[in-house]
Amino acid sequence: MTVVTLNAPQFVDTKPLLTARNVCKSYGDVRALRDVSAVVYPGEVLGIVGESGSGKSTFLRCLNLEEVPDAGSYSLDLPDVQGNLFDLDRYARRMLCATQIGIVYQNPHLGLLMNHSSSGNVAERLLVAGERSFDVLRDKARDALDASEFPLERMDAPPSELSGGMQQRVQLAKAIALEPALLLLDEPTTGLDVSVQALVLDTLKRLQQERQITMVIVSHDLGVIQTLSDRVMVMRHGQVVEQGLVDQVFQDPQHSYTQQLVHAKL
Ligand SMILES: Nc1ncnc2c1ncn2[C@@H]1O[C@H](COP(=O)(O)OP(=O)(O)OP(=O)(O)O)[C@@H](O)[C@H]1O
Repeated sequence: MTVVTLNAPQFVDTKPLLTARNVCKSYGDVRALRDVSAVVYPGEVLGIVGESGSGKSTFLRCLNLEEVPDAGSYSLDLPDVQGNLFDLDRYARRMLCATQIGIVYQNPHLGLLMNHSSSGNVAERLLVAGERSFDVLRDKARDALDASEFPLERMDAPPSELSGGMQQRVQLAKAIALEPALLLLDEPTTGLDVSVQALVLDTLKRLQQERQITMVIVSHDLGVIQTLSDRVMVMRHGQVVEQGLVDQVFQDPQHSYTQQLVHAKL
């Protein structure tokens, strides 16, 4: 199959932070990922779009080391991080995820303990990474919640008592608390009211610009991808069918499937 690649990445002078090669994953007869490859440069935002079932979330779960693929390699260009990350043992995966990879899920139940305080949810991430001082835990949790534009007067409330937008902000605070090298976002605004969605997107964009966080964002919403991403990868049936600079792909899609997606949105 021919993959349409419209443009070389903007960040060609730098080494990629993330390199994934030929990632394959099947669930029984379902081939969720077929030789999916991606590179993401430091400070870059890669968007992944595609219809339901195209493999977007499976790929993100592989990048978060919570899913073990059947084949493929994955590396992060970070000090003291070597080799194929898919080969790491459970402990090494857990430590790498705790310190270098943050994730925000569409479903807050996957990312949060819904009946623990919001600040406790953020602190838990810091605890896993070895922080033990209560004052430091609380201060860092507060800072991360503040950076995520969470209303601090609610920081002791459990996520179960918060709105959907606030829950996503708690997930975001937890994800960025340790200033990870890579932030993964799986449909972070899907299901929120349009006005709340816009506010959460504003926060993500501001954080990305201020901190130059390298991100991979999955969404079926082309508007979300266009707002946040530098480059986009279009997936269908577990394969990448087109990739390139986001404006170029959306303004001049080359693959018939991307054309359908773009025209469906217009
Ligand atoms: N744990 C699992 N067990 C069995 N099949 C799975 C599992 N996870 C994903 N799949 C299947 O793999 C394929 C890809 O699913 P995936 O969730 O990655 O797609 P997606 O593009 O993220 O879809 P959506 O936008 O609906 O979330 C689908 O056919 C799905 O049913």
